[in-house]
Amino acid sequence: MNAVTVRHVTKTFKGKKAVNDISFTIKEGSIVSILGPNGAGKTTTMMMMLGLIQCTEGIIQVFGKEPGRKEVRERIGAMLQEVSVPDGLTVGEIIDLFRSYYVKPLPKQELLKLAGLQDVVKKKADKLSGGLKRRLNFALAIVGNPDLIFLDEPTVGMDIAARRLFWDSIRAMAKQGKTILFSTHYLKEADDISDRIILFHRGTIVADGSPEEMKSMLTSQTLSFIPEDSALLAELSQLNGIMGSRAEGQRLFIETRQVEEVLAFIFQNGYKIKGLRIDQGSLDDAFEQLTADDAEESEQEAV
Ligand SMILES: Nc1ncnc2c1ncn2[C@@H]1O[C@H](COP(=O)(O)OP(=O)(O)OP(=O)(O)O)[C@@H](O)[C@H]1O
Repeated sequence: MNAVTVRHVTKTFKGKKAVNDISFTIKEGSIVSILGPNGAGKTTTMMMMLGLIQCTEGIIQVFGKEPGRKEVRERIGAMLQEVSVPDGLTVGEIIDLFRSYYVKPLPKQELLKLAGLQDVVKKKADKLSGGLKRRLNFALAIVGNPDLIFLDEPTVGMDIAARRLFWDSIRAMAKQGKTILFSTHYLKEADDISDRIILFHRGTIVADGSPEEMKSMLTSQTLSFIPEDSALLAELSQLNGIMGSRAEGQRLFIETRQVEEVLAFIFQNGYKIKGLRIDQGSLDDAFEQLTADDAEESEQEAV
C-alpha cells in the first residue's frame, strides 16, 4: 500500500516552475530522503504533500486521499523548516497542550524520550537553544502518533549527540511501521538512514533508488591491488571503461564502472595479484555528478 502517490505534479510560482512534472510513490513503512541543491523543489513538494499549498497540475494522494483532508491530517505529522514555539510556556506545558488535541496521543514520557527532552521539561520553550527548539518541534510533529512523518531538514542546528538520538528515534518509529519522508543537505544522513533517495534538481527528479543503487549506478569504483607483474598497469590502461589508472608504490589503482570486466581480464590473462580492494564511490560523488550542470546552466542563464 502506498502512503503517498504523486503523479505528474507541477507547481508554478508567478510563471516559474518550482516543480516540473514529478511522479513517485512512497510505500508504507519506508524511510525516504529527498535530496537536492538549494531551490531544487524539495520544500515545495513537501508542502504540496502536506496540503499546505496546492499543485498547479497533477495529482497528489496521501493514504489514497487528497492531502489536507481531516482524516489524512490525523495520520500525518510534520516538522517544517521554520522553528516556532509558543512564548511563555514550558516544554512540559506545550506538550500537555498538544497532547490534549489528540484522541490517542503518544504517552508523555515516551514523547519526551523520543525527542530527548527529559531534562528540559520545566524550561520555558522560548528560552531553549535552536537545537532544542527543533527537538521540541519534532516532539510536536509526532505527538499524535502519526503513520506518516514529514521532516524538512530536521537536524539543522542539532549537535552530533542530538542528531544521533534523533535518528535512533526515527529508526525506532520506522520499525513500528511508520513511513518517514525527510529532506536533508547532509548526504551521510540520507546514506545511513534511508531505504531510498529521491534526488531533485531544478524542479525535476534526476535519480530515484536505494543509496546503494545510487552509488553503484552513478559513481565509479576504485579497484586496487599489488600485481606480481608491473606491466599490468600499461595493459589495463588500454582497456575500455577505464576512467583512470595510477601506481602508488607497488599498488595500482584503477578507476572504473566495470569492475567485473577488469577482474575478468586480469584473471583470464593469468596475471597474479594480491591485496585486492574495491572502494565504492561516495554518495557525494553521485550527487555532484547528477547536479553538475548547475554552474554551467546558471552561467548560460546569466548570458
Ligand atoms: N512562495 C513562493 N513564491 C515564489 N517562488 C517560490 C515560492 N516558494 C518556492 N519558490 C521557488 O521555488 C523554487 C523551489 O524552492 P524550494 O524551497 O522548494 O526548494 P528547496 O529544494 O526546498 O531548496 P532549499 O534546499 O534551499 O530549502 C525556488 O526557485 C524558490 O525560489
